[in-house]
Amino acid sequence: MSIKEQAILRAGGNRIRTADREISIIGRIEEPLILILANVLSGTECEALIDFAQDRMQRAKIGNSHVVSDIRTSSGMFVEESENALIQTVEARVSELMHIPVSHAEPLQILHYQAGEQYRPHVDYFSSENVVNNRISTLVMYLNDVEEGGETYFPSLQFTVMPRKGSAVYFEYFYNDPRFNELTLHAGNPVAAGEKWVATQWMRRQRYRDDR
Ligand SMILES: O=C(O)CCC(=O)C(=O)O
Ligand SMILES: [Fe+2]
Repeated sequence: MSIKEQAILRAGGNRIRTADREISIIGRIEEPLILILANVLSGTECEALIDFAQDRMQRAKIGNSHVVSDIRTSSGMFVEESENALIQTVEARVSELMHIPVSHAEPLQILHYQAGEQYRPHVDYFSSENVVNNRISTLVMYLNDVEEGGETYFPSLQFTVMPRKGSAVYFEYFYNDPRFNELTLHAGNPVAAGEKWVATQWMRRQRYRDDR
C-alpha cells in the first residue's frame, strides 16, 4: 500500500469557512482529491456574473470566441483581473478556498453552453514536458441550474457532478504520481435542455499576475 500524497486543499469535515462565507463539502473523492461544494456563490452573485458576461459578450465581443473546435463548443470569455468589486470578492473567496494566493490565479473564465454544446474530455494542465508554470488546480462554479444534461463527468473515475446554481466542483492535479493527475480527465456533458453557465478558476504553481 502506498502512502497518501499531500493535497493542496486540506479540508476535513463538512465545511470550509472563508472570510465571507461558509461553504459546505457535500461529496469527495480522496485521490485525486475532488470535492463537491455547495454555497460557494450566492444566487445574486451567480446572476450578476451571468449578466456581466452576457453584457460583455454582446457589447464588445472581446475575448468572446465561439470556438470552432471539436473539443469545446461553448462560448467563453476571460474576465479581466479584479475588474470590479464582484470579481474581486469572488477572486478573494476562491483563492482562500483553494488555498492558493490570488497572484497565482488565472483570470476567471466564464463559459456559456447552449443546448447541444459540450466540452469533450480533457485535462486542465498542459501536458508538454517543458511547461514552466503549469496549472495545479481547478474550481468550476455552476452559475445556473441546467434543465437537463451539462454534468461535469470524470470518465476515468466514472464520476458525475450535476450542475447546481451556486455549487462547484474542485479538483487538483499537483501529484507526484502522474496517474492521479491523469485521473482528473473530465468533460462538460452536452446540455440536453436549457442552457449552462459556469465560471472556472485555474490556479498556477507559481505567480501568474504581476500586480499583486
Ligand atoms: O463545464 C464543465 O462542466 C467543465 C468546464 C471545464 O472543464 C473547464 O472549464 O475547464
Ligand atoms: Fe476543464
